Amino acid sequence: MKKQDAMNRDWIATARTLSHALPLLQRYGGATVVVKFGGHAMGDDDEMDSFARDIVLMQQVGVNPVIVHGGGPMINQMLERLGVKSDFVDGKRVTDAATVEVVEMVLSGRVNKRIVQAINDQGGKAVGLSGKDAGLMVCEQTNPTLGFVGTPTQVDPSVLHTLFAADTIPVIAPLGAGRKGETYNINGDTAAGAIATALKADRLLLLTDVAGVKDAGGEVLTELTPDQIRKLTDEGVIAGGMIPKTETALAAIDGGVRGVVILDGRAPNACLLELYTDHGAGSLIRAERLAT
Ligand SMILES: Nc1ncnc2c1ncn2[C@@H]1O[C@H](COP(=O)(O)OP(=O)(O)O)[C@@H](O)[C@H]1O
Ligand SMILES: CC(=O)N[C@@H](CCC(=O)OP(=O)(O)O)C(=O)O
Repeated sequence: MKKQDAMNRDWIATARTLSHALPLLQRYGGATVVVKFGGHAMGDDDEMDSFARDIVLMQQVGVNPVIVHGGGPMINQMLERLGVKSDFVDGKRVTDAATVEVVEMVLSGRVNKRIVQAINDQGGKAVGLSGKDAGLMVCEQTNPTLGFVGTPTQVDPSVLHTLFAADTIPVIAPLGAGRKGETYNINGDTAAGAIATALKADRLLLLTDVAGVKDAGGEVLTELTPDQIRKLTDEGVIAGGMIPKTETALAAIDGGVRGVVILDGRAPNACLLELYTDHGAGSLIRAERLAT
């Protein structure tokens, strides 16, 4: 009898939690949220499942989630196995013809399909594609010294609207086509920013392996202005892989995205914590701040 009472109490508490969650869950109803899932943020299978569950939950409560993934560490592993050396300049991989083939194989193949499978396993409906599909991202060469690294110059998000209408979650590998049919390697953050801008997304979440943008003392800055970003970059405090993230955040805000958050994707339920609690997470860069 006592055991039954305890069980009933648990169920009542669960029902109360669900009921209290309603106004929070309605917060992003109808919103478009682009999530950049960086290679360093992807953990083991349990962490991947937890990420996928959050994404499916977001969709169940009326968000249109779009996943744009990275996979830098997985590309590094494969290049090492093949004995190909790889260099980075300001967080972007110098990409020759042989490297771009490996980049496409790893991103569109293993990494993309792992995320698609994880979402489908949680009861969602995900479709994997790259920026080369349906004219999603047409690129120009970023800088001749980087080789086949592309900057998206034309983004056509119509295929994403078709997928939203079919309750399908797009999972996008950061590759683009050039005007002559060549393949370009796009930094994952840059790709996510371009897609968020084309969709005029309500939120762009850049999931990485640090709690946010840190100052010279190593403290996470919970909110950042463009001036602060420029200063920290000039001082070398924002460096390496953080440069494309902050550059992306500024460009996205400028392009009409309402808010960008750089946060730790390995933290449990990172996306839910950011969107659905007042706790928030990571470093927020907002349009309102740009106006000042
Ligand atoms: N000011 C900074 N604050 C936080 N991280 C920084 C900063 N400057 C450089 N970084 C580095 O940027 C890394 C995140 O970029 P990156 O490794 O490319 O991540 P991802 O693979 O998730 O895209 C962090 O792990 C950190 O080492
Ligand atoms: C041009 C460029 O640097 N492209 C990246 C694409 C993958 C990526 O961005 O992965 P993360 O998000 O995990 O870093 C690369 O080749 O590593």
